[in-house]
Amino acid sequence: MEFSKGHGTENDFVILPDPDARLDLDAGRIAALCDRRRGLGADGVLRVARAGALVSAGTLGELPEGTDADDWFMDYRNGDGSIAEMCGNGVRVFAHYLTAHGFEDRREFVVGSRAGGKPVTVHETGPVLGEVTVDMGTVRTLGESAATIDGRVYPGIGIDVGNPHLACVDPHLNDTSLAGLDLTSPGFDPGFFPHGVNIEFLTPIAAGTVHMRVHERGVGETRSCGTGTVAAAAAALRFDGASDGAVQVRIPGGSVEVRIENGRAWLRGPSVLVATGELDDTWWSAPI
Ligand SMILES: N[C@@H](CCC[C@H](N)C(=O)O)C(=O)O
Repeated sequence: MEFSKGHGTENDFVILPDPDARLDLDAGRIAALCDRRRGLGADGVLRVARAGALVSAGTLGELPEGTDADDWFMDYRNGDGSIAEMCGNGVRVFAHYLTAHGFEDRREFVVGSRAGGKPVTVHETGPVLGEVTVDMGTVRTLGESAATIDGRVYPGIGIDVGNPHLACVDPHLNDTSLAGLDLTSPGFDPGFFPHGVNIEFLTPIAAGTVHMRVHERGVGETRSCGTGTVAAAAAALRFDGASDGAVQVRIPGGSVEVRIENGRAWLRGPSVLVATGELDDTWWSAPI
């Protein structure tokens, strides 16, 4: 069974080409595959399937808004095996993979996700390096909430980018003090976020740039989160009393550009394809 491995600003994924949606992606198998000791190791899995095939297989109840049956669908799974609606770094890596591996000839097309169809523009697509812009769609503010670390409260804004985020802008943080935070298990209000939440901690905007770290639902701390960078940019603009603008978001794994206009966001950044190989069928049928 073929796999590829790639990352977007070091948010890493195992990519499983499965156009006809034949694979059984149960949570235990995904968790084993993403385990950095038992399996290949990754923050998540991107299954490459036609949207229509996923509906026929019963994985999707219906085609999400803005997605046609023939569109390629990013069937995203978190490293713990849970399903998430959207993955911004994942869409960039997915679009790069499609064009670099001959699944897609066009440079502008729609990638299906559970949060709807996401139009992409592939600026560069080499065997290793890619550069992709994703139209992330609507950024919805959910209201004020807070995260806690070691009893300290970080006020933040709930933001829906297809998946849920709590973006905490702290004027006392700089890139050095941010690096010192313990993001092993930040607290949040489960009443506000009943399905869990991705939590971003960030500096205010200075010279058009914010520094951010993230704890992802279903994964733990990652070196980048694309939807999280969009939530962070929206929260940082709001902190400055603005709603539109372009923000460079620096994360431990690199840097991406987020543009927000009239409540809609675009995410531009790199993708790296690292390897292609074969998974052992015996291991995949019963991971040990
Ligand atoms: N890393 C992703 C987000 C993946 C999903 C997230 N962990 C969730 O459960 O919502 C990104 O780049 O956006």
